[in-house]
Parts: sequence; structure tokens; C-alpha cells
Amino acid sequence: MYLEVKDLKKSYGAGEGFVQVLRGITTGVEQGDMCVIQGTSGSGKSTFLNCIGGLDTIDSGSVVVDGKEIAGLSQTELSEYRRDNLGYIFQFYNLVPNLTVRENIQVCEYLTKTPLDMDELLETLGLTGHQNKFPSQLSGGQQQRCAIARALIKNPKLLLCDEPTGALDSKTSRDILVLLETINAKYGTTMLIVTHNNSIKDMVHKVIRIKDGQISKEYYNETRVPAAELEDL
Ligand SMILES: Nc1ncnc2c1ncn2[C@@H]1O[C@H](COP(=O)(O)OP(=O)(O)OP(=O)(O)O)[C@@H](O)[C@H]1O
Repeated sequence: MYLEVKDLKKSYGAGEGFVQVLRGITTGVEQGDMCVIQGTSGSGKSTFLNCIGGLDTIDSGSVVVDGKEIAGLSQTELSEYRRDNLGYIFQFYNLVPNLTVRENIQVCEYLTKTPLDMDELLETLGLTGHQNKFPSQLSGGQQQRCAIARALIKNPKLLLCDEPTGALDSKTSRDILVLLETINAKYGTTMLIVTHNNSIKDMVHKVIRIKDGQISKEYYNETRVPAAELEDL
């Protein structure tokens, strides 16, 4: 198992403002699997992702990623863990506005000794002709592809995606999902995808549903629908 989570609990605030967000989550994801995390607004999906991604500390429980326990790591250790293992993609692309596409990706290339080949990645993501443009000169889909390239240049073993198609129209969403599928097949990247779009669950290996901070359902898809054939995106 690449990711093993046991009895993960996470709360925020104190006194009147105390919220118990994750109430003991136990689950796992195999290496190379794409996994969708579903749940209603406020159920704890992003919190779960952030705990696994070392962006948030954990109250109790265990999160083992690639054999390494990340619960209880110091901030410095967490930042090393993020640098060495993870790529992130968010709904809003968080590109640096005054850097070109290529430079935005280079920022992350420098974080690793073994980056993917920049030109090949630009080609895979359909960004070769846009590499010298600034984010403001790109469409939403192109900006998201740039954000994906930035996340992938380190060749992370684990890619965390929080609403990766949330700001995109249906055609561009499909393009992005086809891309994630291609990357998963090409590099074997394990992916956790938080999404409100109910169609995306059909293209992944595993689905985890969270309700009120607990797992209400989880299952593996026996057959997967290719992203290109998903309906109602
Ligand atoms: N930093 C924080 N401080 C206090 N409360 C927080 C914080 N982050 C999240 N919460 C609370 O935790 C609960 C779960 O939030 P989370 O963002 O994980 O939900 P979600 O399932 O991702 O929701 P959505 O689908 O709307 O993005 C919410 O009630 C939210 O207000």
C-alpha cells in the first residue's frame, strides 16, 4: 500500500470555535492508483488532502506515505517530505504572474536532482508553443496545464489535486482529465483527486466518500471509463 491512513483525526479552533473535522479516517491507496475523494461541502475533503500533503498538522492517528510516517514530523521535516514526494494542483492555478510558463515550471524543477525532461513535459501537456507567455496571456485550461506541469516536473510519486477542474468549462475539464490519465499511465503517479463532479469517479481506480469527517463508502471500480468518454463533465 502506497498510502496508509489509520484513525486520522483533525480539529480546528478551540472553545466555541472548536470543530472536529476528521473523526477517525482509516483507508489506503495503492501505488499508481488514481483515487477520487467525494463528499458534500464541508465534509472534510480538503482537510484530508492537506493532512496527507503535510500542509496541515494531524491531531492523532497515522499517515504513512511510501513507508514513511508523517504524523508528528516537524515543520522542516514536513517541508522536506513535500519537496521530495508531492505535487499539488489546485482549483485556482497559483501561477507566478510575472514569470513565463517555462519559468513557472523551472521554479519547481530546481527542487529536485532528478526532474523530468522539461521539453518532453511541455510537449505532453501541449504547452510547447506557449512556453514564453505569461499566465495572463493564457486561457484557464492552459493555465491549469501549466500548473500541472509545475507539479509534475519533479516527477512526484504522489499528486494531490483539489478541484482540478473546478474553474473550467466541460470541454477543458475533459482535456485536463485526459491529461491526468495519460500522466498516470506514463509515470505511474499515484493521484488523489478531490472533486464535486460526480462523473470523474468513473475514470479512477478507487473512490472514497467522506461524510461528516468519516468514510461513508469506499470501493474500487471494476471497469474504468476513459476520461475522453465521461459524460456530464
Ligand atoms: N483552517 C481552518 N480553520 C478552521 N476551520 C476550518 C479550517 N479549514 C477547514 N475548516 C473547517 O473544516 C470543515 C471542513 O472543511 P474542508 O475544506 O475540509 O471541507 P470540504 O469537504 O473540502 O468542503 P468544500 O467541498 O466546500 O471545499 C469546514 O467546516 C471548515 O469550515
